[in-house]
Amino acid sequence: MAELLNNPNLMAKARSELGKVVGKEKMVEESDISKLPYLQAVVKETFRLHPPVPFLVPRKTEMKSEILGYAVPKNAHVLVNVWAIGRDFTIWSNPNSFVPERFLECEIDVKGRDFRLIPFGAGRRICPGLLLGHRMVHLMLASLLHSFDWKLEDGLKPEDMDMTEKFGFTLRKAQPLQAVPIKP
Ligand code: HEM
Repeated sequence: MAELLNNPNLMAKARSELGKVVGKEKMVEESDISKLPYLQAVVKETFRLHPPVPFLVPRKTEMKSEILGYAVPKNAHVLVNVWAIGRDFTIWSNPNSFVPERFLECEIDVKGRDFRLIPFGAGRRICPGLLLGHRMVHLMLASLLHSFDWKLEDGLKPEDMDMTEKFGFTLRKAQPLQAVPIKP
């Protein structure tokens, strides 16, 4: 929501897709999500720039090993910096900009198959709530966008928004978003 309020033209694109696919007569349903490629691209782009669990869950190695020439000792505490992977300029063009279009016509998904985008982790310890979380994020965002138009609190311009992040086990906005719904 913060990125869309920060980029009103992208908010308009996502709302226009919802208007065309779902229409005005009914609420968004789970079965609509597969028909909303732009909404899906917005969610992927959000997971890339703002992964909710930025270092995944800390792990400890059981044996010493070598990965890509780096020695990893036994009992090492391992963190995977997915936040940095999402902003790596050798992987992504214009990495610090919010551009959902990069995921249209693109095979990269978030299900642990492509290490460029692993907001739910990967492998044996991948998030067991992936399917539920993934579905709910789409459904919640789609419902908010479909039911209301949104604006910033009085007088605040998109370019003046504070988009700073606060790191912890989970990643949050340092300043909570204040968004005002407008009934269309
Ligand atoms: C957008 C929503 C969610 C995100 C981004 C997310 C992300 C993650 C990540 C990154 C991990 C660590 C994976 C790794 O280290 O490789 C994880 C683990 C886990 N998640 Fe989620 N999660 C989400 C929703 C959920 C939900 C809805 C549930 C439960 C209903 C859940 C339950 C768990 C559990 C139990 C683990 C620990 C798995 C283990 O260590 O074996 N998550 N999640």
